[in-house]
Amino acid sequence: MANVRVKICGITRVEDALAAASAGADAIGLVFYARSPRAVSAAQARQIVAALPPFVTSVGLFVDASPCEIEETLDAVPLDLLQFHGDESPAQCARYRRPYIKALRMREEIDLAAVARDYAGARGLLLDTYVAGVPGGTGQAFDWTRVPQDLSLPLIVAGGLDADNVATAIAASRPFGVDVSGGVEQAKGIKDAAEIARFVAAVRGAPIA
Ligand SMILES: O=C(O)c1ccccc1N[C@@H]1O[C@H](COP(=O)(O)O)[C@@H](O)[C@H]1O
Repeated sequence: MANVRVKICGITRVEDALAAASAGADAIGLVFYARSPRAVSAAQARQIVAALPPFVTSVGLFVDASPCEIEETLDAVPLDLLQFHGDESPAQCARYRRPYIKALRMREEIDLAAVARDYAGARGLLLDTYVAGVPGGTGQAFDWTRVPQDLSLPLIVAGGLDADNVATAIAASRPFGVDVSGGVEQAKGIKDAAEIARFVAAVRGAPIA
């Protein structure tokens, strides 16, 4: 199995993006959702993306944003990948003709095989914890043994990960990638470089079955 990919989400400062890149993260996430404490403006995001070294993917996260809002952001910020973290339909995700991943919240009754068929145009599915009324970034984990091993799309595990539990999460779920936000922060939207480094090291050192 290849290295588990790492995304550090909720970056609001250039220095945190550089800390993620130096630690060996594969991607950084920029939250374009005004209600998040990690929300960035297009100008802020543009500055962060411009500072990234090559081979670090910039991911723009949207939660049920309007097409107009998304188009405006895409015009202003050279994002590599879109992350739809709300109730966007497959058609809504596809309309921007950009590579995208679809985030799903792990409700008890979710049928991931059916969802993977519906979102066949996605580059992957991001699995996050279900907390009623909160779209994501909750800091809470779900039961990682629920992650299926037989889906055609790459799966990214998120929700409540940190340097101390990510190896266990990987061993239990064998994902394509992991995504973290709150677990590497000193305050909401302010990352901790040492925690980012510890997180990436824990992923890279995690035993993979
Ligand atoms: O980070 C946010 O504020 C956020 C807001 C709305 C939707 C998604 C959000 N973040 C995503 O949630 C996961 C899990 O976050 P955490 O590690 O539990 O804090 C994060 O990786 C983002 O992709």
